[in-house]
Amino acid sequence: MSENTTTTAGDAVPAQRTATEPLMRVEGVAKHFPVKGGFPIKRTVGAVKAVDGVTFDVYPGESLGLVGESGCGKSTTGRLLTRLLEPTGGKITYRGQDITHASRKQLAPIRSEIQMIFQDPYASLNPRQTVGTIISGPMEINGINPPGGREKRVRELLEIVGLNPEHYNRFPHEFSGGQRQRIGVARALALEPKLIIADEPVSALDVSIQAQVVNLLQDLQRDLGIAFVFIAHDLAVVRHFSERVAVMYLGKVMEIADRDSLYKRPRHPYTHALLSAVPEADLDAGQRERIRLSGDVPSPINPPSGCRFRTRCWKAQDKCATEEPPLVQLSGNAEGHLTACHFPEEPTLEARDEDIVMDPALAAMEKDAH
Ligand SMILES: Nc1ncnc2c1ncn2[C@@H]1O[C@H](COP(=O)(O)OP(=O)(O)OP(=O)(O)O)[C@@H](O)[C@H]1O
Repeated sequence: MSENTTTTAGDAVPAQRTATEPLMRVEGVAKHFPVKGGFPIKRTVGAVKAVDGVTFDVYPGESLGLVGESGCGKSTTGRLLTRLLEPTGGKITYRGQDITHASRKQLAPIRSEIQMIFQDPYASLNPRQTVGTIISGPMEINGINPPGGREKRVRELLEIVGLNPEHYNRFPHEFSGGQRQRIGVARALALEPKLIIADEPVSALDVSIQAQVVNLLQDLQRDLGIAFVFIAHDLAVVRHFSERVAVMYLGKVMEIADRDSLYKRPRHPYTHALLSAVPEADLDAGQRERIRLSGDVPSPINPPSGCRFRTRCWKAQDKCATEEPPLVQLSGNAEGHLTACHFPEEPTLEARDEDIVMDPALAAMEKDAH
């Protein structure tokens, strides 16, 4: 039962966005890390296919969530978008400019526009520098002198991220984890970016603090019109923050859709499984059966043929081993809702909210927002 398809990944555009040019286009992008072996002379004996042909667009001011289990290539994708890594295949275009293999010099003018926020706020802040020096660093490197001076701007930025401007001269260790992540956010904002890649920005923080930092990022995205690519393994956090969500598995995008379509009418079995993933303790008798993903993600050095998810998929058939399913719009799906599956789940019209186990702090925050 293969479905009719109407659209391909290159057209991954929800209806309301068709008039807008993407800020960034990611087309078939790959990153293969060489694996060295042999003695005494080390040779390349294989490759870790960390990212293996991903395609999506990022629109100005939007928030796109990138989710998937550990090791599926989310961080590598983030580093490719910021060009901290150079792709081994595909094409990345930023505001119409091909930056796939751009040199440092060619990247210089756009470096300031694409910033990254990292998971571990402590590791990414120099412990010997004051907060003032850390946040003004990017301005100094880029020779930017804001009106009123850099110190004034740093104090403004501290205020924007909810920190006391008087703490300009303090050191990172004097702040809590959540405050340190706010310092990282202020540093990312220093150059007035158009795109921020946030790589698991809250997963190292206490649950109660996570909600506050997610809230801050959401305010920034709305108020400053910054586009966000929010990387997380937690679908609950992404649901709160992202207007569109891409689900990755073993270096590929399995499904991408606007938030409502993805959470309420997921078509890819893997998306279903992620939505059903709940802690064992919550599985009461009488609750409807939840999908349990068994086994580990296979090695990206030697991914399964055909569909990469097939070795863990309850719907897999022979075709799944021989033919890689393209990422396409299945009949019945909303525009921009693309799925890579030969035997997709039926679209369900039932709300699947019960599948999403939210942290109480996030759930309360969502309730307030509605
Ligand atoms: N520099 C590298 N050299 C070799 N392999 C790498 C390198 N960086 C990442 N990998 C491998 O690529 C795969 C994808 O890693 P990546 O960190 O992008 O995944 P992820 O989805 O972000 O996982 P996590 O949530 O654990 O960070 C993993 O198997 C990882 O071991």
